[in-house]
Amino acid sequence: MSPAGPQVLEADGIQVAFAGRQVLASIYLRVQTGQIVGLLGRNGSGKSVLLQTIFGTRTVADASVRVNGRRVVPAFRQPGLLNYLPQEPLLPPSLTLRQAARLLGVDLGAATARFPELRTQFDCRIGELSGGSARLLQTLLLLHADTAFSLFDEPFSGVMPVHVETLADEMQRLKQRKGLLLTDHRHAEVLPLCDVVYLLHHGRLLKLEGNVKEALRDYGYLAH
Ligand SMILES: Nc1ncnc2c1ncn2[C@@H]1O[C@H](COP(=O)(O)OP(=O)(O)OP(=O)(O)O)[C@@H](O)[C@H]1O
Repeated sequence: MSPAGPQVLEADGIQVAFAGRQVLASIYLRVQTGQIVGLLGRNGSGKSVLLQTIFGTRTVADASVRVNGRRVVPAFRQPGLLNYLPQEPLLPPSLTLRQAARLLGVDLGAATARFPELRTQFDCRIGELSGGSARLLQTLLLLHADTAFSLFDEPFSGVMPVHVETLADEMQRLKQRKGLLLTDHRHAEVLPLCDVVYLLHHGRLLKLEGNVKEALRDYGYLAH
């Protein structure tokens, strides 16, 4: 984290409609370095659209994305500000892990220190990895890259439970250095990780406080 104090990433005024259907209508989201912020919502509620808009790859008129009050649109152009794992694979399948790590300026040994069995795969091409291993490794590379924020769209998807637990520990450890915004339907793992939980519901972004699980049941995200 910067010696000048935490950095604050804010997004608001984001409105998105497709064919007249409002997907995002009233959004205010805040994440600061040192925090893990969870973004939950039913399928199709607009979580991916919101992450793309914050990152800046989706252009939305009047969207305000700010860091410490300064407008940063598109945010991905600001050096060292943030990186983003989309729902689909991020890195070219022909790159080896070593090449991908070098491109991102990440020490691959340090990034995988808690996952010793991944060491045998450093010279594999990303396209040769299993789906779960590729997801895990891409998440680890972005997590360890030197940015103030990381946005993760379903980082746990396809990752086996024993690695999900270790990855969650790694996120907890690395939030000392950066702010994380993540969306994933694995609520049992996500909820204990998060300092703040938002729910996207009918285009509105609700910050959940108090009994988060009960609120998630009331809004129809959790069954029990
Ligand atoms: N380019 C597009 N054109 C039309 N509709 C779109 C487009 N992109 C997204 N949508 C619609 O916007 C809505 C929100 O999609 P989004 O992918 O953000 O949902 P999500 O909350 O991430 O869902 P999931 O949990 O299933 O991943 C969906 O109804 C989707 O069909």
